Amino acid sequence: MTSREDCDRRDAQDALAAFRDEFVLPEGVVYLDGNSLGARPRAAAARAAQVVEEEWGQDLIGSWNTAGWWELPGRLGDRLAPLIGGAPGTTLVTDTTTGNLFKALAAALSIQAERAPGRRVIVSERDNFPTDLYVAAGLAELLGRGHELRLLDSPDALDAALADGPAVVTLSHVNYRTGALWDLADVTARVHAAGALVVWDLAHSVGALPIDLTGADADLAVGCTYKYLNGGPGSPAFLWVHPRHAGSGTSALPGWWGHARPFAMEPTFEPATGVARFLAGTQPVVSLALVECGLEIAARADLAAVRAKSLALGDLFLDLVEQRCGDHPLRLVTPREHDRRGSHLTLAHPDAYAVVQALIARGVVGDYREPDCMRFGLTPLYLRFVDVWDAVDVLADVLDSRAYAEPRFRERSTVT
Ligand SMILES: Cc1ncc(COP(=O)(O)O)c(C=O)c1O
Ligand SMILES: Nc1ccccc1C(=O)C[C@H](N)C(=O)O
Repeated sequence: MTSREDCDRRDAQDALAAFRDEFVLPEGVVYLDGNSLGARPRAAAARAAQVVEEEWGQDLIGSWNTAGWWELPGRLGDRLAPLIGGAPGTTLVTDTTTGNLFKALAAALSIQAERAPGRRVIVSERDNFPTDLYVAAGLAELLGRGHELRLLDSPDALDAALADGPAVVTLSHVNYRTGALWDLADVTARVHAAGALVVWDLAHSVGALPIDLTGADADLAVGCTYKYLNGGPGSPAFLWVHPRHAGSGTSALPGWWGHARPFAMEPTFEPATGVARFLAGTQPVVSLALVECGLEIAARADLAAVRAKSLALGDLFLDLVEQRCGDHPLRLVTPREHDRRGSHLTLAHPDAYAVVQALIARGVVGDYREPDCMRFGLTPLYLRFVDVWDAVDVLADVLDSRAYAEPRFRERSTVT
């Protein structure tokens, strides 16, 4: 059986170990929820003070020009682009994932309306993150042209859906609940062979594993910066468009920031060239500025090493759970194969919610997702092998002692 000392030794040899110091982590906490809200980069506090006290406080309106506020979405987009295999000028950091998905899907449908007007089906997965499904269904209704959403009940159903000639396929690269990973290049090629376009949601994969949207020849993508990119709570999301679509695809939310000449203040919308057309309105500058702190760290981390460590942490977690919690009714929801899982692991348990609360009370922070899922996020930049050992140690004790049976652990909070 793996000992805590074995884990200490692995940490001592870990090439990514030094990154942990760049984050603020509370004493006595094993944080396994960086797949929902990433930890705070140390540099973020000074950056926030600079934006609030100097740029806003002293330079006021002048900062739109002098502090580069206006250009932030594109400049940060260019910093993020290497993490997703995007070329310069193809990516914006702006708005929410939900809003960007709306714009991306609408653009993909507008491209298809010209190329293949008979195609009216949007394909997604029933188990996709709810916002993705609401956006797709809402857009289909809003367009009023007979679009419909078709949901896959398993990955095997994709080929049959493609055979029916859909307009657009939209999937999450890594599933928020199960942690299952789609093969982005393979699916993109299959979607294209079927004459459809693909819009990827990279919320649970960006920063956690290497992604090559250009190499895969994908069409559009969105994702968030507050998970593995450590941008802060509610930090703006991103939107990527393949250069071949740079001059096509209308924004469903044409705002003045996306105009070719915003300060000409013209009465009619003329889109800016490229991805900039997908800017809508004024951005949350304070929050946006902090995204740079996480991106600056990510730029120095080798994503192949991040992925290798994530898989190693995951294997350790699963081996220890098997060894130490084998007598309990736990079921691994995440595929165990490396090429089929992202960077979080999901275990089902009949009392999952209460077990998660009991773990949090002992300093092991994961989260709960309906109907019976405990999620444990693995963030290689600030998680150590000993942290995984300690987390499973506490999990085994919480299960063995039935500590989770205390009534207080059944009280539901708004955020689970
Ligand atoms: C796959 C996926 N898409 C979208 C979102 C959220 O979108 P938003 O940032 O708009 O809340 C999440 C998580 O919050 C997610 O996991
Ligand atoms: N944005 C949030 C705000 C509050 C609480 C959770 C979230 C999440 O990000 C949830 C996450 N996307 C998930 O995979 O469940």
